[in-house]
Parts: sequence; structure tokens; C-alpha cells
Amino acid sequence: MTILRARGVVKSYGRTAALRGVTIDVAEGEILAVTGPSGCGKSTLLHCLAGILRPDAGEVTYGGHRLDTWSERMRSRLRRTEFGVLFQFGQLVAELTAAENVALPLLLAGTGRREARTAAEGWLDRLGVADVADARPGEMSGGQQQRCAVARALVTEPRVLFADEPTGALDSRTSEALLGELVRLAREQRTTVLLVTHDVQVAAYADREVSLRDGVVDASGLGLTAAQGRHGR
Ligand SMILES: Nc1ncnc2c1ncn2[C@@H]1O[C@H](COP(=O)(O)OP(=O)(O)OP(=O)(O)O)[C@@H](O)[C@H]1O
Repeated sequence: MTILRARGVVKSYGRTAALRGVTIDVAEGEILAVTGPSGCGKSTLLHCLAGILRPDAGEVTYGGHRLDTWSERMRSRLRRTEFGVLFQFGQLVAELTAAENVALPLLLAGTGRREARTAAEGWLDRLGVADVADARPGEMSGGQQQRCAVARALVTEPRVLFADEPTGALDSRTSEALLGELVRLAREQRTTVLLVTHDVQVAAYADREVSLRDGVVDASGLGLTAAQGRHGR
């Protein structure tokens, strides 16, 4: 079943055309890599699909609903309740501890303090970083910070996780370990994952790969091999 769909999505920033008519379907539960060279529009597509940006033309549907016509208030509510987001730099709140950071999305969604704290500790444990629960981001390694960011993105058990170069700031060994965990947890929960990356090693963790070039889907077949690697279903 298709959970997310972009149809002829166009988006420009002033005179820069970032997306020039992108059509893709994302199936429920799939891990889809969006790849392509720097500046081809990957992040812009992710932002349009996540309801962060509104396309200039075309349609974005989530579960059959036209997301692009919703108000910012409704889209932001959807992001809080159904979506998880993960960026290259975890964007943890510097003043909060790891456990407080992970609990934050639950508190915003109205979960009680104690329950949120317990869930946060559980997720830190699943990501192998329970020992830094009371540390602040400045006291953690880059890998630990990104594991906390993954815990924070998954704590609400989102239906879709949007990950933009999630391991871009990590060395290759740390990155492999983290991606392995991320994919395992996503599969366990049947979370759909949209993984934006320019790195073929990262794309190899996906079930399928869609390549962009100059704001359109690259139909040349280039880059279609990486996702057929050993990490697929
Ligand atoms: N906020 C912005 N204002 C102006 N131009 C932008 C903005 N964001 C992106 N662009 C431009 O839109 C185009 C697509 O950018 P986008 O970030 O979507 O590409 P990308 O494939 O994710 O790149 P990268 O891999 O380098 O992150 C680029 O030409 C970029 O310079």
C-alpha cells in the first residue's frame, strides 16, 4: 500500500528550481533511499513529503490525504504525531540531558512526565546509550549524540521517519553500526523510512533507491544497484 506519494512536485527558491516535477510513491513499511548529487533536490523533496515545505505545484498525499493543501497548523500536528525527523547533526537541545531530549516529543504530544521519561530511557537503552541518559549533548561523542537523535525520532513510534543524511557527520564504522540499528528498529515497528543520502554505502541499507538529478527523477538507471545490496529484505 502506498503511504506517501508525490505527483509532479515543483518547488523553487526564488529563481532556483529545486524540484521540476517529481513523481514518486513510497510503500508502507519500505525503506526508500533518495540519492543523487549535491544540489539535485533531495532535501527539498524530503521537506515537501514531510509537510515542512509546501510545493509550488503538484500534489503530496499521505495515506490518501492531500497534505499540500493542509494549513501549517495541521501539517505541524501531523509531523508531531505521525512523523519522525532526523537530520545530519542530531539537533539535540544543548541545555537538556539525553533523556530529556528523547522525552521531549512525547511531552509535546501530551504524555505525562514520568511516562515520557520511562519511554525515553527505554529507547536510549535500545540504541545502546543508556549510560549517557543524564549527560548533555556537549558531554557526548558524535556517535552517542546521533544515537540519542535516533531515539528521539523513534520515541513517538512514528509511521514515517524522514532521515536527511543521518550519518553524514560520523566516521564510516560508527555510521554503519547506527544505520544497522536504525533499519532493524524501523523494520521491527514497520516504520516507513525515507532516507536522503548521496552516499551509496548508506543507500545500500534501503529496500529501494530513487535517484534525483537536477530536480527530476533520474530514469537512466544510474544508482539503481546500490540498494540491492546485502542489507535489503
Ligand atoms: N533555502 C534555500 N534558499 C535558496 N536556495 C535553496 C534553499 N535550499 C535549497 N536551495 C537550492 O535548491 C537546490 C536543491 O537543494 P537541496 O538542498 O534540495 O539539494 P540536495 O540534493 O539535498 O543537496 P545536498 O546533497 O548538497 O544537501 C540547490 O540548488 C540549492 O542551492
